[in-house]
Amino acid sequence: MNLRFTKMHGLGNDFVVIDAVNQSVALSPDQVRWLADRHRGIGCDQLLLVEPASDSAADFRYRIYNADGGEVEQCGNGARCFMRFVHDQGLTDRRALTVQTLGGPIELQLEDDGQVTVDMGPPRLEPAAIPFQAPARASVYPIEVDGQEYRIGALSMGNPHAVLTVEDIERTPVAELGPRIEHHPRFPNRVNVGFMQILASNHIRLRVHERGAGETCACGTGACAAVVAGRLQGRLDERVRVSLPGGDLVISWPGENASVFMTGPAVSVFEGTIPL
Ligand SMILES: N[C@@H](CCC[C@H](N)C(=O)O)C(=O)O
Repeated sequence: MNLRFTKMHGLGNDFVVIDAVNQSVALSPDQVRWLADRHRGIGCDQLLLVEPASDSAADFRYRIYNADGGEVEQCGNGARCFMRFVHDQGLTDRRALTVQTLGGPIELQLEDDGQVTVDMGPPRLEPAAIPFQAPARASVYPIEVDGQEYRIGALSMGNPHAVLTVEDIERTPVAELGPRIEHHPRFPNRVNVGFMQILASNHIRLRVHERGAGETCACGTGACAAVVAGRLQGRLDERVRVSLPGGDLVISWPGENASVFMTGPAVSVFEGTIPL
C-alpha cells in the first residue's frame, strides 16, 4: 500500500503524522524504525497515529511511537501537531477537543493565533506511578550513576521524566549522562531526562534527552515536567517561559492536583506518500 503522511514539527521536535481514520494502518516496530530513519526513511523523533476514538467521551485517539519503534504514553509537542493536523485534514472543525492517549485523556484548544494550548492533566508524583524505585515521594531524590551521586526530580506527565538542575546548560554532558539515566535500573520503563538551568523564577532553559529518541530540539512533556519539578522545589512561579533549543513554550501549573497547561506552536512542513 501507499501510506499517506504529513511531516510536522513543534519547535523542531519532528513527527511523521498518519491519518488512521481514513487509512487502515498497522505498523510493526521495524516499520516505525524505518519510517523514522533519517537516512533510509522519512525521518522523525516520533511517529503519530490519528485514530477514531474508542471511548465515547473522546473525539479521537492519538498514538505515539518513538523513533526506536516503541509505543509510548504521551507527547506534548505531538499533541499540538495533532490539533493542527486534524484541522488541516478536515477531520474536524472543532477548536476544543478531548483526545485519548495511552497516558490518559488530554484536552486541546486551538487558539486564534494558531498556537495550541494543551491541558496535559495533573502530574503523577508518587514513585510507583512514574514508575521509579524510591521508598517514598520526595521533591528531590539522590541517584547514583557510575559511582557519582546526582539529585533529580522525578514525575510522570503520562510518561516518565527525571529532571536535573544544572548551572550551565551549554556545558552539561547531555549525550553522556542522558542515556545513563534513561536506562538506570531505578526506572523500570526507562525515563526521559531533562536538564534545567533556572534563569529566573519565571524563565528556565531546558535540554531533554528523550527516551527512545535521544536529545531533541524540544520536548513538551519535558517542559511540563521541569516546571512541576522546579515548583515542587520552591524555585519557580506558576507561569514559566521554557526556552528549549528549538524555541519557547509557556507552561503553567497552579500546584498539587491541578492540570499542567502548555501553549506553543505546531507547524506542518510537507505531505507525501511512501510505499509500505
Ligand atoms: N517529544 C515528546 C515526548 C515523546 C515521548 C518520549 N520520548 C517518551 O518516550 O516518553 C514531547 O514533546 O513530549
